[in-house]
Amino acid sequence: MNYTSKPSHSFNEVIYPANWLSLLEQYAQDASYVLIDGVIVYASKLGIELLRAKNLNEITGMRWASFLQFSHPNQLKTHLQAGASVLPQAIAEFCQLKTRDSHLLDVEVRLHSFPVQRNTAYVLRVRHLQTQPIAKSLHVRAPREFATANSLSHEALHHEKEILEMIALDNPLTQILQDVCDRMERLLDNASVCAIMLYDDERQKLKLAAAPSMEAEFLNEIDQIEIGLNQWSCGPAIQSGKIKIVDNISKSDLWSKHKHTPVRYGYQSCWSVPIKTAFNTLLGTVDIYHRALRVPSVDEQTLIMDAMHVIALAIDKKNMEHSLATSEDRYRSVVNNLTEGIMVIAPGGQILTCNPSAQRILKISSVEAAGRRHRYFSRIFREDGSEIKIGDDPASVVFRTGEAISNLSIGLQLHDQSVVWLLVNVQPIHSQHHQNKNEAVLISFTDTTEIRETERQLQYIATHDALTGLPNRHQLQQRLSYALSHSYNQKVAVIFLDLDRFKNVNDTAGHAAGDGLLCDVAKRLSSCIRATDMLARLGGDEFVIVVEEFTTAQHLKELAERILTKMREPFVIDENQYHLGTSIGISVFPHDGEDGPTLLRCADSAMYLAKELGRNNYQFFTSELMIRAQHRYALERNLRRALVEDEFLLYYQAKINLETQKIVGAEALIRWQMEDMAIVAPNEFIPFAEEIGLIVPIGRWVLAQAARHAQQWRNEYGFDFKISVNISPKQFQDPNLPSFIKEVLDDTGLDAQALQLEITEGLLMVEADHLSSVFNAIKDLGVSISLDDFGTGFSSLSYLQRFPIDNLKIDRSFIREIPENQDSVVLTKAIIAMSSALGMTVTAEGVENLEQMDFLRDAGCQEMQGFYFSKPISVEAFSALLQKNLQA
Ligand SMILES: Nc1nc2c(ncn2[C@@H]2O[C@H](COP(=O)(O)O[C@H]3[C@@H](O)[C@H](n4cnc5c(=O)[nH]c(N)nc54)O[C@@H]3COP(=O)(O)O)[C@@H](O)[C@H]2O)c(=O)[nH]1
Repeated sequence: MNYTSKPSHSFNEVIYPANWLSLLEQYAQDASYVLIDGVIVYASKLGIELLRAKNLNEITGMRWASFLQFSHPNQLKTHLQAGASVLPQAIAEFCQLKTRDSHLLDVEVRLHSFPVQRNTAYVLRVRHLQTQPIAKSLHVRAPREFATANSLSHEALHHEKEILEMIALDNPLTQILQDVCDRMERLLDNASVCAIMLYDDERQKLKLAAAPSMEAEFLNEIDQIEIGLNQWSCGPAIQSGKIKIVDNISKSDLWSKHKHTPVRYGYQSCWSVPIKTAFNTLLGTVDIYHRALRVPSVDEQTLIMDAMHVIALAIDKKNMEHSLATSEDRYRSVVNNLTEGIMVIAPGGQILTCNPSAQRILKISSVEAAGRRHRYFSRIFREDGSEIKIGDDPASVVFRTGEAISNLSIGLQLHDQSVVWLLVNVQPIHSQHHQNKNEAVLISFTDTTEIRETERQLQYIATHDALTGLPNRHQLQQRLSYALSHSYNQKVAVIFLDLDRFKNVNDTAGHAAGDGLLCDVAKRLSSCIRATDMLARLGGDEFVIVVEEFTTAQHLKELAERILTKMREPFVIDENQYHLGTSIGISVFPHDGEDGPTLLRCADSAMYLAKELGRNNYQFFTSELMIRAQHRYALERNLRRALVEDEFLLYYQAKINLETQKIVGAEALIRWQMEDMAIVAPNEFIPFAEEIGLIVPIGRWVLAQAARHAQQWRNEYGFDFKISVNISPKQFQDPNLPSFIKEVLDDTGLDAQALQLEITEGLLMVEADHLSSVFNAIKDLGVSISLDDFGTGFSSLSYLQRFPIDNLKIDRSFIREIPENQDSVVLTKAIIAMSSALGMTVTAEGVENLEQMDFLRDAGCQEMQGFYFSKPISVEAFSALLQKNLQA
């Protein structure tokens, strides 16, 4: 019979004795094959499956050896290759099986031979090692073919039991591993030494864990072994995850690098078994170094595999314990490092546990110190400050209801009486056995005290005046609207106060003095009011008092009198005395208005009336003031429209050289003409335009128009005609004034020397630093400056020295009384002499008759302006006047 090629006979052709079946029966846990002359003639169901064949026919007739992979020479190979007849004894080997679909499986093969019809038949029992469960390997032993094997098996079982006990008793791993090594060495033939190497995942190395019988020097050699080929037997074993049996170290390729070391210590062979968990995680290797050239017997292999499983169990358990401890440590460190406080409270109220942040926030030194029943605080408050009774506190509520509480803001008064504000979450912890029963509650909380304090400060800043600490406009409006909506037919009064002459103090003594004074004013006013009244500072020198709970106007009059008296006393700042007055306006709800803004406006109007009536008095809002207020409102609306609709026009009043009687220039004077209405004089709208800030755009319009007309006349008549334009103090506060003037000069082509700006003394009394820069910028352009209405204001000589004034205009009140009034005569002569001494020119205004003109010429005045020569007239009329004057 030839079995070398595909079978010429089928399974049915083979005559087999009845005991084959009983043999197969016996090894039924393993895959079984029957070979004749090395060729498969029969395979059990498991055998077909193991080779991944579809059926028996697919593998019958094939050489069994063609499925085997041998890493080293062994008996099985020798026998199968030689086709030896009856084997001297049963053979068992570890090797790899290559399946039909080319998978490599680690298997343990046991070979039995017996003669059949002149041939040698073999029964092969093959156990797939990877799929063998640990428990099975410990308890289900293959039947021992030999008496020695039976006793070895029995003893091994006993050892396993003891080691499992050590594992269960939580003995140290090193001790367990040492013990396993000891026992294995005793169970093996006493010519071997056992070492257990553990896989260091981090360093990617095998580290010696136990080798109790190993020579000390040898221990040093195997302390750390690299993973990979040529790294002893254990290196490739852990790399491949497969058993490595080296029966002759000196001749093995795996040992080519290190063979001298074991040989030096008398070790000839080495069997390395990877230690794997049930989930195939590689943990290390069990290495048996043997003093003889040999491979392990079946029972030795079983013993090593069983030991490997026990070791895996012990290491796995320790690893699990370690990772559990690590994760517990990690969890504890997270909880301990949370800035959030965490505590667990028992139903009785005692703190079961809490983290350091909870101790810090609640100022408790330890859980024990905190004691029972929330003793770490004395009182508990709601967000609005009302107290919560113990029993209604969040923890008690959660115990009672079983419902979690989230983001609750509460305040706790601690033992040192300080109050901490917390944002709290309370979670019930249910009993493991009774889901409906709360075993404890978990409270987590954030300390919001600082946030609340910051919020409180921001709220304070938003509602208070930074200088005086009084409520500001915003708070005043809120209080007023609250008072009005809760007045229940009661009166509410608004008292508007404006300091008289405060501006002088600020301008002359500086801002620091001004600030000090305002603080003193705030104190004095506060001392005049009741706790139910509110004093607020609106800004600058304006204060408002809201008065509630009064019945008659008498109450308000007395309050106003009290304030006036108090404010009349001199203020002392930096050892200087200041006398201020106060103008007070009063409006009353509901008579004067039904909302806050209206009442404030009414009180403001009344305050203006008080100022007009000589300051330092109080005025109630009246129906006349109401009409006036309505008028002002209408005027503002009309003025704004006038700018847009081009309703303004310029009149010009000639300026005459007193010597030559020729026109040398003109003053531009604004007029307002609404459609079908009479022309409105500037006195009726300029002061109001200044008050509401409209003077800036109006003034710009005047400047541009006047420059345009002046340039026309200069072009037309070819002489040094000079135009004067009135500039109000508000215009001077516009930092863009110099650049605007330059723009106008550039646009119109007017020579800067042909433009003169008329300013009033009032302007010179405001802060000097700012003024100087505007003056300088204007002077740099080449524009001249005239001081209007000279003699009526403070007329301080220091102004004339400090500011670059080119011309003085003697006020018409002096000229009017010339020559009758001697004082006016003397003063006029003095102004003319002084201006000449200071290098300024002089213009007399309001000249109405010949005597005045003659006097002025004789007194040395260069220029005059007045009705005597010409009233202010329209552009056309002035053009005609100019032509006539020049021709004369
Ligand atoms: N900021 C601005 N102020 C302006 C502007 N236009 C005018 N004004 C100021 O309005 C005030 C009144 O001006 P007006 O009604 O035009 O009166 C001027 C003359 O008509 C009047 N005047 C001139 N000569 C005489 C006279 O002989 N007798 C007499 N009774 N009145 C006379 O004087 C006013 C000019 O005064 P002044 O400016 O001081 O030279 C007035 O203060 C204007 O300044 C403007 O565009 N911007």
